[in-house]
Amino acid sequence: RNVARKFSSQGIARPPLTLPILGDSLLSKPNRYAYAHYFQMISEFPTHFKNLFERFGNVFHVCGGLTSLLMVADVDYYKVILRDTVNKPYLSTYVLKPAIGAGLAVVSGEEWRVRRKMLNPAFHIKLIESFTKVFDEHSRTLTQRLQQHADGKSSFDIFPIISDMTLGIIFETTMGFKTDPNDLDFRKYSSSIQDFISNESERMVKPWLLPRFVYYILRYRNFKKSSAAVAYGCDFHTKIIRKKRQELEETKKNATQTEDVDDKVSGTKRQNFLEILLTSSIDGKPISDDVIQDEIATIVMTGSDTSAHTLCYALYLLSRHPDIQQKAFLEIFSLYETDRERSITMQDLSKLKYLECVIKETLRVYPIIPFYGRVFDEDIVVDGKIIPGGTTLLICPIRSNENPEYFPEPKRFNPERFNDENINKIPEYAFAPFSAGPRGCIGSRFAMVEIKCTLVRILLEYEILPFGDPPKPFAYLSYQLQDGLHLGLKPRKYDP
Ligand code: HEM
Repeated sequence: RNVARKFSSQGIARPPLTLPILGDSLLSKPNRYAYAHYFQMISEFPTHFKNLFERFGNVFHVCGGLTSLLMVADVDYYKVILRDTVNKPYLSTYVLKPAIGAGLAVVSGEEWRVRRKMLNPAFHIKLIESFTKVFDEHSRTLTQRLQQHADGKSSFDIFPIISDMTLGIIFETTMGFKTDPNDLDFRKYSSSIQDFISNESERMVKPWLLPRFVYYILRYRNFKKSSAAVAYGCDFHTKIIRKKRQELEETKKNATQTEDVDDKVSGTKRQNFLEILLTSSIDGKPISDDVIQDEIATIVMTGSDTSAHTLCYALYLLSRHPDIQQKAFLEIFSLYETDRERSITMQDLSKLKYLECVIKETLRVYPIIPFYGRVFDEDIVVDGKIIPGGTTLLICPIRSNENPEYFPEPKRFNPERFNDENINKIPEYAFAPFSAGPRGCIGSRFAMVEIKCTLVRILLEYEILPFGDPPKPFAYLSYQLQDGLHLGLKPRKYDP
């Protein structure tokens, strides 16, 4: 109650009633019917979340249990928060820990700094450039797999096919592992990740399931499935790491020179993330297998689902806006004309400015990470208000991306707002789909190149048709699709 008073006395909005222990938790309840129907509840969650902002404004305070939460959708706050802290609140990292241990995405403070420094070379621009070939190969396989659905008449769920592709890309770029979507081990790995994500998502929206023993008692089957998924993933990564370490030791015996980061990423042999980590060191000591295992799991968890969802939302928006789809296609056509065999290069992709605006506008309309938290140890002052240390600050692109002051006519899908002429009208930090500041997404360039490359291949081959229901995103750790994404495809006709 004291904390709540501190906020209201400074004019920060708060709900009127605070219950003992539960605090303001009941605010997260969308409606009575929805409580009885879990899937209805999660699909309503984004709307409900936005309604709370409608009611209390762009900055408001809530609390529940021992958590004091400041919900924020204001750029003045974003600037201070994203610039000045790299610490994450405990709760937001809790469900990921069993899968990614002390991986980059969950640690804070000095531990985070050491890990980020270690991983930065694995996301070097030259390395990503060398991965363009991998993105291109996988997107070609994707367009071949799509052929059977491209009858121009019926709708189908494209999400599983895209998801196979993004996971395949992560496998090859992180571990040098070529995947076959029909391979049994790959299928098992892919479904174990989906099991983990869907089971843990339930815990995020039903916080009473967070303590492991409660989860164990009330959801024994899910608990077992999640634990089996984590064990399977760990075992899989450990085997690959050991094998690769042995191989590298063999090669090292014959090597005469050491390489620096530049050689690693631009040498004739392209290195993957795993090889980079295995040949790097922290304070002169080789990185342990446990640390590498955590980071590989982190990249798999953070780098596959995010890109797959963004691609699906982009395809949906293009299907519903044929004029924008045509403009994006014509830009691609101006580069490739009818030469669909030509390989995609980073230079080509950098010329596709309109396509880049389409992806950014997709991320504005569907922010894949709809909210994320930060925490300061000490009190901070923002906009003349004192925010007590320990408060969890929840940055909410799900709301700020729809603020008409930052994005006029926010309901309109308008890629032009990101073109060279208009981009400066967007306030700094208002558009941060990959977060910003020192703790921004380490894979943002990777994701942009991968998504662009895939859209080029799809648009060169197909027209995307507006069949099927609109997507039903629900907010968990990412803006997930509840029932996949249904659309239609038609082979693109080129005039002779
Ligand atoms: C459209 C695709 C993507 C979006 C929108 C996205 C967005 C984000 C955001 C908002 C964060 C900050 C989250 C937080 O602070 O809680 C983040 C962190 C992170 N992302 Fe991404 N991401 C994408 C793709 C990727 C890819 C492809 C990779 C790896 C290949 C990746 C790896 C990471 C990692 C490791 C972090 C944690 C960074 C740190 O804590 O220092 N992401 N991402």
